[in-house]
Amino acid sequence: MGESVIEVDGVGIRFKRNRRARRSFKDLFAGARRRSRPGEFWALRDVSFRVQAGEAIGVIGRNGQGKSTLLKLVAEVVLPDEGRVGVHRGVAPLIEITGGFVDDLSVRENVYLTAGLHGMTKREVDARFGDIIDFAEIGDFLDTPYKHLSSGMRVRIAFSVIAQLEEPIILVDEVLAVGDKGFREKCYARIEELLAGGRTLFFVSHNERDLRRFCSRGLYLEGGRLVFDGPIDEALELYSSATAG
Ligand SMILES: Nc1ncnc2c1ncn2[C@@H]1O[C@H](COP(=O)(O)OP(=O)(O)OP(=O)(O)O)[C@@H](O)[C@H]1O
Repeated sequence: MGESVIEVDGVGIRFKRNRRARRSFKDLFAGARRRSRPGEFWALRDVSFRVQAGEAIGVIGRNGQGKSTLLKLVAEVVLPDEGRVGVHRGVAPLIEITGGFVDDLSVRENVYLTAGLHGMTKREVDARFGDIIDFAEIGDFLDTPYKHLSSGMRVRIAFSVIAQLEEPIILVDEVLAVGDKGFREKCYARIEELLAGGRTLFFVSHNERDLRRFCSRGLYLEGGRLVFDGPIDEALELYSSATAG
């Protein structure tokens, strides 16, 4: 076994369900750390796993079970309330990818802004600009304000920028489902290329075929708990039997 690139130990994340809920009398006597505050619930709890470089991991579970939250934890955009997360390599987050784009800036300006925020220098973006635009196939819209692009076009350009990053860990969620069939296939081919180059992948999907295509290991989440961590086929069987009943 090589070194771990990601270590997640006993992690819990809690969110507020209802901003106006009141603290219960019982909570006043609970330990400060374990106390559940008014209206709070655990979106993830007691989650532990390790990831080696080059692994391709599918994250599986019904809606609302904590999959996106797990990816945000690895992207370090949410911090755990309990436990510890160690991410020892850079991350290219293909999640909520359009979130960083600015509506009133043009496509060209957004490419420079987003790539810059992810650490690319102006010169590096200059060198890759043509590839980024060609991949997205939106060359006619370079000076169009981002807000005037269709939702599929927004995902295209966002994916193209992030997929150029050389970060060793890639996070992909279902945002790609917005793209049309041709573009999705192109994105998947790019992900395969990145995997062949030794990147580590986290892939959230409800599509069994896509999960089997990329992933050998599956993390199955239920109610914020990691109930299974093992071969992707077994994780998918669990998911099927949980959704069948
Ligand atoms: N910022 C937030 N504030 C409050 N609750 C949140 C927040 N983000 C997520 N949640 C809640 O945490 C739970 C887990 O959400 P998460 O998005 O991780 O689920 P998921 O498994 O990715 O679901 P889906 O398959 O529908 O995408 C849900 O109950 C969701 O409502």
